[in-house]
Amino acid sequence: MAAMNRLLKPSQFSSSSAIASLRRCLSSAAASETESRLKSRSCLPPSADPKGRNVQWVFLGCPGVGKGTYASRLSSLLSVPHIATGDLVRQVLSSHGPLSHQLAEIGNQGKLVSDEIIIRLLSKRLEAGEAKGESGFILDGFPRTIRQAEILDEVTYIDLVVNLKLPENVLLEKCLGRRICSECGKNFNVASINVKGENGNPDISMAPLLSPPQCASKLITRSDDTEIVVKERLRIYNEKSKPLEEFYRNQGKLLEFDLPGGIPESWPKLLEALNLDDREEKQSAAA
Ligand SMILES: Nc1ncnc2c1ncn2[C@@H]1O[C@H](COP(=O)(O)OP(=O)(O)O)[C@@H](O)[C@H]1O
Repeated sequence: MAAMNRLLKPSQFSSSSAIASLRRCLSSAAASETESRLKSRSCLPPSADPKGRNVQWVFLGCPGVGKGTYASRLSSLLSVPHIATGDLVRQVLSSHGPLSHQLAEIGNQGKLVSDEIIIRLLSKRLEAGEAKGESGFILDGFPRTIRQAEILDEVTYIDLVVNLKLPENVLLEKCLGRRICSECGKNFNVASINVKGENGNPDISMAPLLSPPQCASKLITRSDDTEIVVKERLRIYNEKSKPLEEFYRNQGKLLEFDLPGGIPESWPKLLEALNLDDREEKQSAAA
């Protein structure tokens, strides 16, 4: 804890209390191992239970790449919460509380919410999870800027960062085809994607991910999944979030993963890349 206090420089951030609450939520598991593991920089290939605790992973990737889909599947497999900051923002929006108006305006322009607000939302979510006995996490959508990554490093230890990748024209089609069930919250996709690979890259095909009949009449489109806003989100991703790849590559934590297609092709390959293929087999056998 003392080591983390030394690392924190609240003056660099508009609200030191937002960082303090994030630190409170995340302090327990990893504080003591932060410095030694940062020095060793030898985190790949990943372990599903580093030092006997639950994983603390981050998913990076452009809008529409499928961070939510794969992070959510892995969270079930590893019994850790999948925490998507975009979902936290959407919960605020649907609450119609005092913050929702401000966030709606930012979201509809494809812009990022301030670090202070996003860290407060994340802290609140972690606190609620802790009260329910959750430990470990797969973060999706956080960090999204170098400053957020620095704050995260100041308060806890991240074991692994998975960077999901797809060509930009596929991402646009995927975002425009995305549909969400307004009742159960599950994501589907009506796009049927067939994109020729360029510069020696393989072709990419993805079948639509259709909803079951009980969701069909309740499908909605995210208000930020319009062509103009998706293009702006991609631009902002490249400007603000892409530098995170180098940040985590330098820490030896980045696992790059080019999605070969839809879920049926990509999921087994992702498990293989994460050394988790035998874990899924064991769970399926036990089920
Ligand atoms: N870490 C973050 N920092 C700032 N804003 C965020 C963050 N996470 C989510 N948001 C806000 O929530 C919106 C939706 O996030 P998300 O569902 O992760 O979108 P995407 O599909 O673009 O990855 C973002 O466009 C942004 O306005």
